[in-house]
Amino acid sequence: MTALVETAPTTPTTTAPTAPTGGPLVEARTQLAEACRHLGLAAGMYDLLAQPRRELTVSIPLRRDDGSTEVITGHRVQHNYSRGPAKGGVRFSPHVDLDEVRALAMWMTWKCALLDVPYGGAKGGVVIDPRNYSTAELERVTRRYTSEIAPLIGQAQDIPAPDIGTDEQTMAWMMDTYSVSRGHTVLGVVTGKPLALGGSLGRASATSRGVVHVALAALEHLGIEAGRATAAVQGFGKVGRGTARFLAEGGVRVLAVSDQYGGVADPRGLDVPALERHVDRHGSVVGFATAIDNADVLTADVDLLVPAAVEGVLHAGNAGEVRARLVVEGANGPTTTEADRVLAARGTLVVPDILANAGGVTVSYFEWVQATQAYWWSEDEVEARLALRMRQAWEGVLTESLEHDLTLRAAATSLAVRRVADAHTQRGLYP
Ligand SMILES: NC(=O)C1=CN([C@@H]2O[C@H](COP(=O)(O)OP(=O)(O)OC[C@H]3O[C@@H](n4cnc5c(N)ncnc54)[C@H](OP(=O)(O)O)[C@@H]3O)[C@@H](O)[C@H]2O)C=CC1
Ligand SMILES: O=C(O)CCC(=O)C(=O)O
Repeated sequence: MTALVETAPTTPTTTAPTAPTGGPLVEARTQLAEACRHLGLAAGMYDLLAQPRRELTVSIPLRRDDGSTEVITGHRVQHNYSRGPAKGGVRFSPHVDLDEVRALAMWMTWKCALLDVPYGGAKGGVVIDPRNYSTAELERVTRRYTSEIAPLIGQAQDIPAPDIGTDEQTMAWMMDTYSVSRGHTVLGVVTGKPLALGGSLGRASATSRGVVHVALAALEHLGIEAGRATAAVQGFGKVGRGTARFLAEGGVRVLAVSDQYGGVADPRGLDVPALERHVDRHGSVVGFATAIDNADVLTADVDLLVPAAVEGVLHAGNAGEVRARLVVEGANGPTTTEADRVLAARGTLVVPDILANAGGVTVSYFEWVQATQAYWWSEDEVEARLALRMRQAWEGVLTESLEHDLTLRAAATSLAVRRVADAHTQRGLYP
């Protein structure tokens, strides 16, 4: 069964909510409501932006290697496309649910607007734990998911990319499946592809590089010298691993890291290249250094904390124990609204996801530009343009925050929401 749902606002939300809690979508709407209040936008604009414009839920029949059949659920949500094609990753995780995908799609809209890349926001999710499936099974799931969401995606409509549990191989299968259905190769339909299939130099490391550009700028703002700074990183996947590597290369001592299996710590600083070799051999950070609880990584005695795993890990129950002076959100939505308040009251600077992890979509945009023009840039060019965009975005958000006495999250969200609301107004779609 495939249900195509055009969601012009269906929930009767006539005014911005005040202080709801509970789950990423509620968090995302709370942030939007605060931005709308700050910007003095009408309730109608909140209602428009609080809902996805379009969403599709699909059933994916999978023939398993043992001959049995399983039916897997997938989603693709387009939150907004007022500024250009919808854009955002596809997540393969057993924890995917539709409200989470809706929140992630909304954050993509703000992220693209904040970095001024000409996209709206989207996200996809498939309810599957990739670790329990063979490569051949994952290929079948990816191809069928792509066929099912094909009515929504396209290089001018909606451009997927990797997220949790997916990678450049997933993108290669998506690109191939979509291209076969169109009868010709469409390089611009996904980003985060392998280099041999129109990927961009620098995309694989772009999110982590961007996190570290912003982290170093924020440390400087706080008067903390990188060479004297310490850090902890939660998550050692595509984002966390590169973040640890680039922080160490920037002189920051990484004292603790974790993945789903647990954490490791070394008060002298972890040897990150050796840790990476350990993970390549053993599939986890566990066993590399002294074991610590995953939860303790978040409250480690460091200057900088980078949550780079999943949503909601900093919450009312642990925010008061965070010792870092600076939190830079590598993950999307790692800090709940309540935790945000606690951290702000304690003077902890939080650099929000839509700024901190925007390096990924920025280089995805560069990849799409290159792929659609079939003209490739050097790695130096990609890195220089990424560094410039991240620096400019950081400075813009910091200035907005200082001028209006807003948290960095409120400042970033307000800047982004204003751009999207302006696009709607100027296109005449609203009021
Ligand atoms: N990839 C990208 O370009 C971008 C990703 N993001 C966001 O960054 C975050 C991470 O994504 P990405 O690195 O791509 O995903 P990956 O699947 O590559 O890595 C996720 C990592 O998080 C770890 N993890 C999962 N749950 C926990 C937990 N409860 N505690 C500690 N570690 C955990 C995983 O552990 P294990 O290794 O054991 O599985 C893995 O190391 C997500 O929020 C994503 O939306 C944001 C912007 C761009
Ligand atoms: O690269 C992209 O298009 C999107 C990456 C992503 O999913 C994200 O920034 O959360």
